[in-house]
Amino acid sequence: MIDQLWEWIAIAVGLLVVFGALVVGLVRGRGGRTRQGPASGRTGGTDVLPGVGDDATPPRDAPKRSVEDAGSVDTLPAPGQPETLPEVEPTPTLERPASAQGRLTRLRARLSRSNSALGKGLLALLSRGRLDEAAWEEVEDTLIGSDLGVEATTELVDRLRTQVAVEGTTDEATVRGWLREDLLRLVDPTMDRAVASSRVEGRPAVVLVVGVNGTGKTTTVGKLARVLVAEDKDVVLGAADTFRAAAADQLETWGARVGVPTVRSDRDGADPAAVAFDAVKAGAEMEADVVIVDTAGRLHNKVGLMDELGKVKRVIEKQSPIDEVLLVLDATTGQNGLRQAEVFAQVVDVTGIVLTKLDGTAKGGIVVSVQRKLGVPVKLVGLGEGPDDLAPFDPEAFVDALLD
Ligand SMILES: Nc1nc2c(ncn2[C@@H]2O[C@H](COP(=O)(O)OP(=O)(O)OP(=O)(O)O)[C@@H](O)[C@H]2O)c(=O)[nH]1
Repeated sequence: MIDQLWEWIAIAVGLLVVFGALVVGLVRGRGGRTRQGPASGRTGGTDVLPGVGDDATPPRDAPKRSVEDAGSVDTLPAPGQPETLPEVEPTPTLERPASAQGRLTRLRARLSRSNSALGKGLLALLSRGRLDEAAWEEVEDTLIGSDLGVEATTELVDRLRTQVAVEGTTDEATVRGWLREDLLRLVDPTMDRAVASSRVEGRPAVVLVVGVNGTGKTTTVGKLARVLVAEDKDVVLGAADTFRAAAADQLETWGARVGVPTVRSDRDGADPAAVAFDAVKAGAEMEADVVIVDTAGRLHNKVGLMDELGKVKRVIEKQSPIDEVLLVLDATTGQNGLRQAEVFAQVVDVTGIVLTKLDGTAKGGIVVSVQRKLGVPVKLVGLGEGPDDLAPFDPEAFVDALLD
């Protein structure tokens, strides 16, 4: 009898051990290929969206697995690699980003500090009294020096010459008024500068951010997330810059500060198109307002990298239309920046320009030349390295800053 009891106890213990092992196995098996960064209380987190990327169907034209693909997001961990991913500590307190409203006005001093040479120089020249040929040439040189471009400069100077001749005055206030009006016409206040950030037909808006290395793409994506969080949008970030080792960490940190989740791969050199695909998929599942996808910097004259960008675009489009392609340009690069813009526009349909580092250059005229070259508006401007130093572009505040 006692023997039988012991037998039953042994069987019960055995069953418990087997059951326990099964449960542990199941939990471990949930480790995703693409991992989602710290989630916000706003958009819900991994609890709301368990195992983002687990069941992500790889895009149909995703590369077949090969040795080169060993780091791609749809590849299982190599033997010896930990299956589970390190836990990311949730950020205890979320930052409250500064309101996007009127940011350019608030940051105006930064813009005018570096660009005052343009406004002040022009006003000094035009109010000088007798305006001879040499004076007009100086006006032209000042404008061209600000990267306004020859065509826009000629237009502006022709108008001003006519106004001065007709009115016969060089009174400073009058001349300032003309200059303001003419510059504003060139900047074109009628262009639609809204960034796609609201759900479209029951899905999140998708924003792709592109540009050459070091222009400020990752920083811009982080700052843009803050602008949108300040507007109460639910944002998801996609770290498809898998080329630069620290880029995904950098982006995840930006997002975590304001409670925005980041979809990323843990392996450098993973397939950026697959990460972008997973990010858009996660955004849809989380019912986010907008998914912003950061991409690796690429030289515009490197054909292979530009092809890769075309692939990122095509793979995203298998899942969702892309509503916005923001091209990030460094305002200090002048004509070279314009050449980059042209090449990018051939590969992806650029819908808006972000001009960064306008705080460090007297070349504010680039706003006009890049808009003319591409026929798309400058939508955002970077005016410093601080987290809230990205402003929606406001033509009036911009021109006023130039003439400060
Ligand atoms: N002064 C100033 N610096 C900026 C601005 N925007 C970005 N930066 C700085 O530019 C540098 C490059 O920024 P990143 O965001 O890393 O550039 P990236 O384009 O993502 O770089 P890659 O990933 O290498 O292509 C950083 O030091 C930023 O702080 C701006 O508006 N003003």
